[in-house]
Amino acid sequence: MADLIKNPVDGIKPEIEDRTSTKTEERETEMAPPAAGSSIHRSGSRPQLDLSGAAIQGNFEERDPTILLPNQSDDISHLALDIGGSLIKLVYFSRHENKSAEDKRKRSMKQRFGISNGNRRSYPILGGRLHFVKFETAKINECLDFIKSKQLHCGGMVARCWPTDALSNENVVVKATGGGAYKFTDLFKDRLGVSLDKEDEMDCLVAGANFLLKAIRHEAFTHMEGQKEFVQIDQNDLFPYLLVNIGSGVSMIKVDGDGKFERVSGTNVGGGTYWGLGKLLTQCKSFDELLELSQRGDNRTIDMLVGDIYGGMDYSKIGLSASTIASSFGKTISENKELEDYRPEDISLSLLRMISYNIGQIAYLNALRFGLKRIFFGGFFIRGHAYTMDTISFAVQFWSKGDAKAMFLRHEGFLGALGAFMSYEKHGLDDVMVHQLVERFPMGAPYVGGKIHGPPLGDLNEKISWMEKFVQKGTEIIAPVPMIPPGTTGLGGFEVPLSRGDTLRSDASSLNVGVLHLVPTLDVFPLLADSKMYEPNTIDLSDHGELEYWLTVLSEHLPDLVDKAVASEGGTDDAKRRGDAFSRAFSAHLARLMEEPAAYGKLGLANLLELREECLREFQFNDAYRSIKQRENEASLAVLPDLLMELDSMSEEDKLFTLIEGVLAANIFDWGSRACVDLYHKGTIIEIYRMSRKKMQRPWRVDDFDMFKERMLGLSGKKPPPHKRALLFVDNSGADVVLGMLPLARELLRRGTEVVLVANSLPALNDVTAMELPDIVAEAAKNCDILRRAAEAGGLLVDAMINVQESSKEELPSVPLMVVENGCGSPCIDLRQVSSEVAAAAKDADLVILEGMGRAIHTNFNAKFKCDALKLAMVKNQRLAEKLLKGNIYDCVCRFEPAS
Ligand SMILES: Nc1ncnc2c1ncn2[C@@H]1O[C@H](COP(=O)(O)OP(=O)(O)O)[C@@H](O)[C@H]1O
Ligand SMILES: CC(C)(COP(=O)(O)O)[C@@H](O)C(=O)NCCC(=O)O
Ligand SMILES: [Mn+2]
Repeated sequence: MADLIKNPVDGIKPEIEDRTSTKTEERETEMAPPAAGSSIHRSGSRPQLDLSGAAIQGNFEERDPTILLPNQSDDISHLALDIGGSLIKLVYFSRHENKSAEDKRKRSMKQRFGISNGNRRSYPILGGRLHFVKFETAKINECLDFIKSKQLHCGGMVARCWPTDALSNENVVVKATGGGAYKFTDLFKDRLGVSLDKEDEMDCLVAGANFLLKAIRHEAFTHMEGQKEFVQIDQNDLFPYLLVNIGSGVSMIKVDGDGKFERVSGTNVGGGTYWGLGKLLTQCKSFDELLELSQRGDNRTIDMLVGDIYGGMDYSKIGLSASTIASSFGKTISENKELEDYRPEDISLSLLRMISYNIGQIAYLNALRFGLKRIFFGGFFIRGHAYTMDTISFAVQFWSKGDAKAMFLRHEGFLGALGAFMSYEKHGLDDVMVHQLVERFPMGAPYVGGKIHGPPLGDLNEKISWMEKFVQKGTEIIAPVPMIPPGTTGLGGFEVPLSRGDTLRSDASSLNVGVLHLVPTLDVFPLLADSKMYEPNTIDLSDHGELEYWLTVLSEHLPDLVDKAVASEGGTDDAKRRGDAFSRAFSAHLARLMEEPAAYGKLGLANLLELREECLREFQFNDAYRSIKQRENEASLAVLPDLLMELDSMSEEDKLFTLIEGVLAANIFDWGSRACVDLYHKGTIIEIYRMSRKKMQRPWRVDDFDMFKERMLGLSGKKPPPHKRALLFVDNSGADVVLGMLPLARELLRRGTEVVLVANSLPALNDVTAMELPDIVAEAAKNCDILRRAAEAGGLLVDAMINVQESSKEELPSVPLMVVENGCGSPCIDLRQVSSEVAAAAKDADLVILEGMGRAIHTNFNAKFKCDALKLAMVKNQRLAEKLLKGNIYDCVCRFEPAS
């Protein structure tokens, strides 16, 4: 017998869209709402979709198969507009690619746990996204062309099913708000044949703002002295607030609830004023050009300061410093100068400051009128511009003496358009929950924010050349304007922006919005002790040192990852090109974050690691570690029977200890850790596994084993009842799952505990996926009755999967072993967004085991559960070991926390 735990054996050697501005620009971000469904009835304004008899045409495995809707007779409109004085905002729907094929495992789990598609709804969800695009109102023809080219006026879904020319738009009604909905009614009818159904602008602004503030985590943020801080709004404590929408003009709305509001004030000095006056005074050709000028400006040459009046002195009696602006543009009256004698840069800054400050001040006065403490600012005047936000915040802070707070919205300018979209009777967004939205930052994010548009980047080739082109452009992009620490602001003064950064970031990328995918099947993990207080990330990346360290780790890991990714696709020239483009794209993300840490909103390490996986998928590297995983699985499965035999010869106590030690030791197989990857060159899988076991020494860095043992085996012979059901969040393929977690699962099963193996929905590094696990279990079950019977009971072994000798008919029924997917494709897990399968399986669970550094340390190290929880991981990073545990690399964590 090969003694795995103590003696070496040879194994297998491991091998290691904005369409505004002068050029046609398009800013597009996406948010995914559920599609309409079969039981939807016609609403007055919008034709509905009849899904009865819907069938996929052609191949089910195709990436974006055409759906035939035989009973659908009406055109559907998935488009809403907000046509303002300056800009047209457009929100439209597109169907999600349905990537996850339903396999046998999934169907059996759904049946077992009684999960239906889109658990909260009575109609099926096709999935989709909301796209956000804007155009200059003056260039409305471009907007009409865009709508036409995308067939948005006929309904995206229908356009895929019938030839375009067979469509008639006569009955199509599109929701529209803003003055242009009235002004351009005829134009839309003439050019597109659609009728605009007008919705009230204020209704729409409020509906959009309420939706964003309730449904999107970290939608709002403060911006003070160059520092951005995301604010978590408590959904139950949102109202009342003041909404200030700064478009061409400004509206101030007191919002008391959904649909409950009053427009309490406004000002005609708004975005149109800045742009209009600025254009006249500086000859600028675009809004961005004007804003860019301001970044190099010095308003002291234009504005009359207190010091100018008081001979350089403060007017301290009323709290004004010498640098306080006494009168915007006031200096120009006393000088014998013409417009040409002033720098356009200075004029732009002075104007921007004047208008922003004024709006901030009026907003505060209105907040004061109604006793409101929170003011949310939206509208495209803000344009994610640091100086604008700082000035508004300063005014609110200064005049309220810190009592009121100015907050900004990441989707600032789309409130109205989103509200118009929501005015369709069945828009599908009404009961969207925070946990169903997943924000992703695609490859275009470092340069243009959301999804890239312009010419459609349908195929990968175009993506790659886009990447090549923009890497060059990306190097020209500079940081947002940092502020000089304001020494005099306490007295009402305001400094000029530091003259760094002459170029504005592209409109979209400065707005910090990614692509919002709606995944209706996501749920909050029900066993979290307090989901509101739960924070998945252990390390705080708002600490700049931490962010820099982890960005560097990811950057250094990149060449090796690209090698593996390219190899996983056969090392062809095409794979190399994709690998190169992936590397550029991911490096661009890292550079962007290094330069502006809050660029993508509030990010934790888990998000960074997921970003990497998503970026790989964008370049069609669907499983970079595929062959490594396969090889390690095979090597480990070959020695599993020996390990099980060894374990079975032990006493209960020794066995439990050996099992836990085995999980920790086998967690060394982590292709995401630099140190570990270096190790793999030094021996075979089994040699490394053995070496890892041999080095294990108790006490582990965190060592609650005795407590766990007591719960499992009891004290002084009194045997406690077994857990009813255990959820085992598994980590890596190969030894980790085969020699670590499976034997532990087997022991739990043997003791009468149902076991649910929870694995990734999509590949991430060498993590095992839920699709792969049933085959691994089947293979392991060939030599193990306990596993086989449990897997059979759990519906895991389906016909062809297993080929065992006929077993005896009088076997006792077994508790089931099941596999569910966790709903994510990352090495970490955010337990606020797990699959409905795990959420359903958790209902009867009284033990949660989280395994691996990603799931038990980077995330969830501090998570508290309603049931018993065991966190098992080896720390494979020196700095993390030192900082978090005051220990060393390869130290282990065995944390047991009884139900709280
Ligand atoms: N690319 C742009 N072109 C024109 N104005 C812009 C642009 N980006 C930002 N703005 C600013 O945004 C304002 C319009 O904001 P928006 O919220 O769209 O209001 P409206 O509905 O009145 O058009 C403009 O007056 C201008 O100050
Ligand atoms: C990505 C990982 C969390 C995966 O670890 P696992 O969950 O597989 O134990 C880990 O490999 C990691 O943190 N890597 C980066 C650190 C480093 O290379 O040192
Ligand atoms: Mn892993």
